[in-house]
Amino acid sequence: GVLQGWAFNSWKTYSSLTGPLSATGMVNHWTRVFEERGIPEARESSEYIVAHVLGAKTFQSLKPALWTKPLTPQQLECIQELCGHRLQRMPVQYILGEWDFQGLSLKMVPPVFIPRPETEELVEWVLEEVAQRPHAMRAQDGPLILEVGCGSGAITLSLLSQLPKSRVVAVDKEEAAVSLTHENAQRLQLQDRIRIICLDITSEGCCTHLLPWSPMDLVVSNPPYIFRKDMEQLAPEIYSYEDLLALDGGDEGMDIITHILTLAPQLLNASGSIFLEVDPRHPELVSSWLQSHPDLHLSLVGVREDFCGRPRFLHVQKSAP
Ligand SMILES: C[S@@+](CC[C@H](N)C(=O)[O-])C[C@H]1O[C@@H](n2cnc3c(N)ncnc32)[C@H](O)[C@@H]1O
Repeated sequence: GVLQGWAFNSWKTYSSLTGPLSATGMVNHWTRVFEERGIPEARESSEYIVAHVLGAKTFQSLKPALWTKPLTPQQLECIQELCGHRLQRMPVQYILGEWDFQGLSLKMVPPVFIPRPETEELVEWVLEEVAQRPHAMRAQDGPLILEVGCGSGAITLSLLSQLPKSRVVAVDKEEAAVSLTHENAQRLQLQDRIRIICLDITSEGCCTHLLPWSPMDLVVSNPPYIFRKDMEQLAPEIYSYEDLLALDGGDEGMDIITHILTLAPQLLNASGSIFLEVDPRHPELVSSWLQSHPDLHLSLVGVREDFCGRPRFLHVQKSAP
């Protein structure tokens, strides 16, 4: 009965189409529907969904024979259901339930923040720093890293996988993020070098939870940094599905950034570093904030641009008092 229902629903949806209902036909059909309904990235969305239902990551990686092979009623129904979520503006990453970051396949669950491609550049900068300053990073033991706001575990797990001797303490204030990082660590067999803690770094006494692991070599974070007034311009995909507390950085996007900068000197080794992803307005704001807090003994030593040429990444270093 259920199967007949599926077939009937698909038949109703696709009855206006002629010829066999193939993967290519479905991609073209749903691209058109998405375009008509103003869904962003219409073709990419339909290609990802059709490929996923056929067991592949991308449409291009499907065997060419599958592009034209008629789809089964179950496959048609599944495509219809997933495309229905996209029509509701659900991000493709949540629809598929997984997404790649730095070559790692991570499970994605709403509302935990979906890792963005520019954050891969932050990871690459940290890896360069570790390679260039091995003496400052416990060459023998590998660096000890703190990630603030681990989300799905994207940054932490890519650092662990590319730095085989490293260890990471990953904290997030959201239980859902902590449990997704746990799950992704298990999936990738990286659970032995990670300590995941549910902790709000703005809470009183949070430092005492982290001191047992100090001194750390690095602090890395892609914190909530969006200016409050910019929050209402977020796309419906973000606004309706992702945890807004993962994005909202307060009036000038600095609320969590300043907490990290206040906390880090107590946890870092004498020349330890902080790497942050920020808004393009932040390099200047952070620089002047640091100048007005000389007691922290932190200096902004580097700013990097993202692939769009916007200054988005900061390297802040601790110096001797
Ligand atoms: C922009 S997301 C980044 C997630 C992940 N690192 C990534 O790049 O995909 C920010 C993360 O910080 C966490 N967060 C926000 N405020 C926090 C706080 N006060 N203490 C700890 N974590 C916090 C959020 O729950 C969210 O997972």
